[in-house]
Amino acid sequence: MNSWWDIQVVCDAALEDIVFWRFDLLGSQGTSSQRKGQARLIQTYFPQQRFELLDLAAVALLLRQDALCAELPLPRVDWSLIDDEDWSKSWKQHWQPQAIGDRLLILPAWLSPPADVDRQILRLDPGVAFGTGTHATTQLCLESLEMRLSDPTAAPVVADIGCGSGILAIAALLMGAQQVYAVDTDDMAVQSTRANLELNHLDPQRCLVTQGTLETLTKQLPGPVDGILCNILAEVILDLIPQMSDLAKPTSWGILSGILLDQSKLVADTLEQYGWVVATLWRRQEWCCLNIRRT
Ligand SMILES: C[S@@+](CC[C@H](N)C(=O)[O-])C[C@H]1O[C@@H](n2cnc3c(N)ncnc32)[C@H](O)[C@@H]1O
Repeated sequence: MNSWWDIQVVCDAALEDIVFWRFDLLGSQGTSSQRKGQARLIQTYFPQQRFELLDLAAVALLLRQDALCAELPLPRVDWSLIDDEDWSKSWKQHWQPQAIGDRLLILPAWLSPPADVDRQILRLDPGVAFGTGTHATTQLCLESLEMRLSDPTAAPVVADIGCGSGILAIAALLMGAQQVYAVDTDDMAVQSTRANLELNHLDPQRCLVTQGTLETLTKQLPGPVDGILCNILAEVILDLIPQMSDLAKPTSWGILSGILLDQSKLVADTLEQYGWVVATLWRRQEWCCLNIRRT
């Protein structure tokens, strides 16, 4: 059975944003916060197989340093291991349906659709893969995708690099993509994307999911794609940019996120070197999303 770290931070309300930011950076799928007297109790979960005790101790140390720098009281950071069953109960209590953009509603797999909903429902059970729609970078990608896919006759072929739970690939199909090719280096993400395609009653032939990275995709693709989705950290995107041209045609577009605002210039400059131009930059919290096209 898988186990999870249940991480709880009790801190001054003024430290809350920083705690959320630190957890986001670590790849948290969702962080909750509630009042605890005058303070805040912030809680998140991470799969045990990805985090050593030492990593958690380092995060606790960073949070204490953050508090010191901001001249705030030191936070109390506790963690404990819980098993899969307890995790899904706790997690499921926190995760609610979420409307994103004008067209989508992300619906946790275990909930019934709300009555009279006039949005396209994307059902999701992320398991341990990243991508519940609660993260700013996923939301920015989904909103950009909605704008990109506003023409119902376009029916583009799309590549999703780092598909996680499959949330972007599935959204692309629901909003009119003809075909998606998805890859992720993590086998759990591949399994999760396949399961979520089924959950949304989508033909698995419309989204081919493979374990690997951009290179794997390039070998597999019959030709260039119309659109590229890639929500991974900037460091990884910078490595992938040179090979992204192999997937592109003169009219291709891309939606890239997982980039911190202060990394956006470096990413934009690198894109320019490889024949891309940043058409728009959308931001949420400290994250940004670059909408790019070929020059
Ligand atoms: C931030 S998650 C994004 C998940 C989902 N696409 C979303 O937008 O919510 C990034 C995903 O990229 C995967 N990944 C990391 N490096 C990668 C690489 N070089 N090639 C392909 N996938 C990668 C991770 O395993 C993870 O599932």
